[in-house]
Amino acid sequence: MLTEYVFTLIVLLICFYNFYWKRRGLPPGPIPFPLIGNIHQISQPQYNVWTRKYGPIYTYWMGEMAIVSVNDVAVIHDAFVKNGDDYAGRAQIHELLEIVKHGDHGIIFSEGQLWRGQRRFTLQVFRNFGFGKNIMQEQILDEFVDLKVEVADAAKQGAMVDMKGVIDLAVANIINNLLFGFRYKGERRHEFEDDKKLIMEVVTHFGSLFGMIFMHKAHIFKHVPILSSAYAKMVDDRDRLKDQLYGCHFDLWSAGQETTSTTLGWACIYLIKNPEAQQKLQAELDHVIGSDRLIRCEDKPQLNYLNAIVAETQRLSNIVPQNLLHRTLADVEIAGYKLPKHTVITHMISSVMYDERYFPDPMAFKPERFLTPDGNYISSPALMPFGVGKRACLGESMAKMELFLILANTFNHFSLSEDKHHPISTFRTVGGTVPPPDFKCRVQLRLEKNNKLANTIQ
Ligand code: HEM
Repeated sequence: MLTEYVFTLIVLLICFYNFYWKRRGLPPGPIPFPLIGNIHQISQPQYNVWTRKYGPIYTYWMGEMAIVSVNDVAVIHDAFVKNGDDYAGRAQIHELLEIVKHGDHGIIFSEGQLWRGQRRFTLQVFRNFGFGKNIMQEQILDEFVDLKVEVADAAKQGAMVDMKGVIDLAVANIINNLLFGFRYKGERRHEFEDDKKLIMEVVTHFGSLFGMIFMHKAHIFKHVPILSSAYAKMVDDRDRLKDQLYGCHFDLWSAGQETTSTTLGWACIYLIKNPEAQQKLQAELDHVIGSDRLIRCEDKPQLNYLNAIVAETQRLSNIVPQNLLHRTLADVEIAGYKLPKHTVITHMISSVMYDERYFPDPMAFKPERFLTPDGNYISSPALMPFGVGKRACLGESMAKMELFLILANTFNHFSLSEDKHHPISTFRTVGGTVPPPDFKCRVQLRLEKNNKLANTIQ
């Protein structure tokens, strides 16, 4: 009898703590399960469901960690931009970072002086290497010329082209050259496959179910059957990675390569699946550029439709399903809630970019939504693929330059289409990011008839 009372009391106490006590003062949100929180529900579409249900701000739980999600452009701006310093911390996930990358060094997961110093230093080095200057543009265009040769050769032989793979290598060469001073060419090409595979495995750990479980209390969970082998795999990946890339370099390589290449992969898929958009783009290129010369950043203001395609690709591909987690560095007031210092919080950019209040018919590819009636490119405050505020993407200008130059030049030279025997999937495999499915496509040389292409491939 006594045992039953004690058992009932314990259950009641757990319920009281889990369903009421730990949630008090936080914005409402889905009911968390003890220990796992809402891990079993977390997915990009679910964030939108929660946004519709709870509005601009809600709380969900990753295990025992409460995360406040902000989903409204005005609220995001007021908090993360206007009061940026208060929101510039990072969620403390030391246990997972220790397993995955030997701690929270680097830029992405550090805080305070360490973060500020590394971010400032990296931006300074990037500037010296030509961020926003011609050197960076030349490096990207050099990569494009190599890409062009490879794609044109394959197309001339009538082969299907692995555009995703070709772009992946080009983007890797750009960042690798910047960080380590070499490109994956000739004998070093095979290193790319190994580096990329390993980095992708490590990045995937962050968004995986096991990653969420190990964020806290990994020292306990690592002994649980099944979880223990996932733990061993993460540690093994980390130790192999350690020999190749450290902290800051890992952050820049992984954040800079995968995201940009993934976005470009989706752009190709969207333009293949929407041939009328591809034709409109090429009509604009023919009208504004009208030759096979390399398209440069100076051409950007004239290429409105292309700018709209880049924007719409970034919105629809929505490649960061759960934005990196911030934490408040002071007591704050947001959307009517008083949150204490050290609350884990993020602006859920993926919800904003799929929110029909900002983008009607959000799952459709419509570059026109970024054009004024007279055809000029117009951005939207709700387009925030790089995040906003103090912790916004450090590589935004580099990424934008890559997206513009590679897409402009690729679609000036080539038309891409689907082979009916090799249908291209648009399935979204959601992990840390959302890489497009592998695909091969038909490539037609657009400028070949004038024999102009051959002149530039040198
Ligand atoms: C299309 C390409 C890219 C996308 C969509 C993207 C997106 C993002 C997002 C959403 C964040 C988190 C913002 C936040 O915490 O609120 C971020 C952070 C970051 N990104 Fe990017 N990124 C891209 C390319 C790049 C490139 C090319 C680099 C560097 C070469 C880079 C380096 C970083 C770094 C270092 C951070 C962490 C910044 C910090 O914590 O202070 N990213 N990025």
